[in-house]
Amino acid sequence: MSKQRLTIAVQKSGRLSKESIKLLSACGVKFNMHEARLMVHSTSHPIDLLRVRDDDIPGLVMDGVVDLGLVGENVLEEESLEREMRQQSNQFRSLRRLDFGHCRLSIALPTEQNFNGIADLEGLKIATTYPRLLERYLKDQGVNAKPVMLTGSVEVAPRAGLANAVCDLVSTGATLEANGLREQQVIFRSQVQLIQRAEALDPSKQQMMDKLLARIDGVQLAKESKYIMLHAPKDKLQQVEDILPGAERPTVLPLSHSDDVVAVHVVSTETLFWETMEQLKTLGCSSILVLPIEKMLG
Ligand SMILES: Nc1ncnc2c1ncn2[C@@H]1O[C@H](COP(=O)(O)OP(=O)(O)OP(=O)(O)O)[C@@H](O)[C@H]1O
Ligand SMILES: O=P(O)(O)OC[C@H]1O[C@H](OP(=O)(O)OP(=O)(O)O)[C@H](O)[C@@H]1O
Ligand SMILES: [Mg+2]
Repeated sequence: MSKQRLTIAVQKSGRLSKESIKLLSACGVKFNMHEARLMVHSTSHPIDLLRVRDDDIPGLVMDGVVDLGLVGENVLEEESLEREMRQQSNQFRSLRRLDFGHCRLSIALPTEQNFNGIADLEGLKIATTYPRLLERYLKDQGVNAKPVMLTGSVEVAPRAGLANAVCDLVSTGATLEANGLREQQVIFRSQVQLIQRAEALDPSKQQMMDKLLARIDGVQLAKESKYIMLHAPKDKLQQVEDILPGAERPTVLPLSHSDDVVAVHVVSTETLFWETMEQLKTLGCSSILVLPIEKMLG
């Protein structure tokens, strides 16, 4: 890979693709995307995207083939355990959890099957794409069960007679339900991580990296923050400040033709719930607006 350009591995097509590109775009990194291309050059920064299957991302980072990767912790931990077993390098730097791609890895059994606890898994065949994570869990629990490796359609394995249970990714639970399965035990919780190769980057890449990371932090912070504007009775200002969630000190501005009402503007890093808005209204506030923030820099 190029010595000058920062290389980032992202999922080519799947659950994480859109959000990964969206995050980079929000950081001002622009790409001319071509669906078929494996490598895409940024038109705005010395950054290249390597678009691959998500399973390949941890290995590419651990082998130092790419500088950065955006990948689910489920895939990351599985690859790390697999490499540990094979005594291959599994070093990387964990930079940020990115608050998307939330899912859990769970053991599920056919709905009609009784389940009273982990001990009931003894002797069963469990279909999964994550045999190492499953083995670790079973070992910790002291249960003897056999992982059956499947790279896809894990949820049909019990019906197809390939296994007695599954250990698969769950988000809404709709896939399990549609396949007559019931989630019984969560064994791992996951979201997307930004990871970096263990070996230090050369100075120009590191500079680019620092800038990108600061922008990612800005995007994340903006996502969690709201700009709140309202009109408040001057004599209730302290009470209004007290109930605004996680807010910095507000800006208070005069309103034309009004001595007893002021405009209050504040950035809040917490969600403003309807209940709080109703409380503000009870205090005599009006024109309460909650606006999203696109970017933030401290
Ligand atoms: N239902 C879900 N909700 C949210 N995140 C999910 C869900 N299912 C999977 N993920 C996350 O998204 C990642 C990619 O899921 P996807 O189904 O696109 O993978 P895949 O089929 O293995 O794709 P690839 O072809 O890249 O190997 C998973 O490893 C996990 O981290
Ligand atoms: O609990 P749910 O909301 O139903 O989500 C779970 C499903 O999502 C993922 O598959 P995906 O839909 O990404 O397709 P894939 O199986 O082809 O990878 C995962 O492998 C489950 O099958
Ligand atoms: Mg995959």
